Amino acid sequence: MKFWRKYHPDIDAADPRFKQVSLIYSVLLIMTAYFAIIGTLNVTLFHAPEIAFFDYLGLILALLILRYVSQGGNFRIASWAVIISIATILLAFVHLAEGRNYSLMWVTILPPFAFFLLGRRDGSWVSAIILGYCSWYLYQLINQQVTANLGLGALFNFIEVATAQVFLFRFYENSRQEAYDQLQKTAITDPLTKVFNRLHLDNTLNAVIAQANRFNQPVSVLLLDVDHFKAVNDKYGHFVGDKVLIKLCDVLRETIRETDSVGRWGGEEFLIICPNTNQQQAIQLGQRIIENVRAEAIENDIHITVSIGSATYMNDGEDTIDQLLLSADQNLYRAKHAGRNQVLGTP
Ligand SMILES: Nc1nc2c(ncn2[C@@H]2O[C@H](COP(=O)(O)OP(=O)(O)OP(=O)(O)O)[C@@H](O)[C@H]2O)c(=O)[nH]1
Repeated sequence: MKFWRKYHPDIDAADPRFKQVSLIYSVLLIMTAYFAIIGTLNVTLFHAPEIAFFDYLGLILALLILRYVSQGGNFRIASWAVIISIATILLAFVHLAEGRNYSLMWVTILPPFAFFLLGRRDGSWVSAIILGYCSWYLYQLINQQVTANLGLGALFNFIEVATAQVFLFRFYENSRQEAYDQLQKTAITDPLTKVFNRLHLDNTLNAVIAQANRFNQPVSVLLLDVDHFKAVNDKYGHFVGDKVLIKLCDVLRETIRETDSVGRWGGEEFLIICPNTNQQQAIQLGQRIIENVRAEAIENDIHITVSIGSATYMNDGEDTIDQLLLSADQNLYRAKHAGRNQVLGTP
């Protein structure tokens, strides 16, 4: 149980913001503990009150941002506030120490925070600006000969480490993002046909109906079933049957609009969700699908036909999603019994 969840009960583990929020709170807690401890050590043990001043400044900033997010503040603003606070404190430290006491090494902790909290694009340019500025500042210090240790060697090493950091974190963030996108795609895709799976169809239908209620628009669904598919399997084998389903989905994807969604409802049944589409338009789409499927030699001269049941949600206060799907199923049943290879809507 994460302690912050009591401030954000609406964000559960399935929410895409979950990790980011978790990270913001972790960073803020680490900042709070770190600045409190180091500030106290700087006052008591190291007798460096001028550096302790910045530690306590960091502590106050961390507590203020914590208060802001826990009271429902915007997470993107909070992320930026964390990065700006860390960058300001680091730069103040580097200036105060005039590049001495390994202060420049501390600047290299900025890129991981910037990439994790701001993402690949903003993380890249924020890191590049701060590290670029520090390289320029280090060059000034060398010119002023502040200490004998700060020579061109130090400058080149700093630039090399800074550049490697930005590139490595960018690379890491790219691969992480790609893996995440891939995972997201797999979670909503039917592995055989690559159209949406049933889980995603359920979510899409809920979202489309919510939108339709808001804008008072109709929504149509088409439930499609391959005719005599068992015979295809029996005659050509299951492997060819699979290929037929894959090719059928290509035809469906090419036939529907970009705003429509097609997914596998189960076995050889597919559901097409058409936002802002009335019954007449849905029947027209069904007829177009039937034509295109019939015209296409699906696999090695195998031709198939499909039957379709269509139903339309009208937002008249009586329909529910379950009733919509039930009507589509009943109309599909009627289409099968009326001789297959046709689309039927609610009479
Ligand atoms: N190859 C293959 N076959 C599948 C898949 N999913 C379901 N099937 C087959 O689809 C067939 C469906 O058969 P039935 O429900 O009897 O329907 P049908 O033969 O299409 O007849 P009608 O629907 O009445 O026109 C069964 O043989 C299932 O094994 C799949 O992923 N791949």
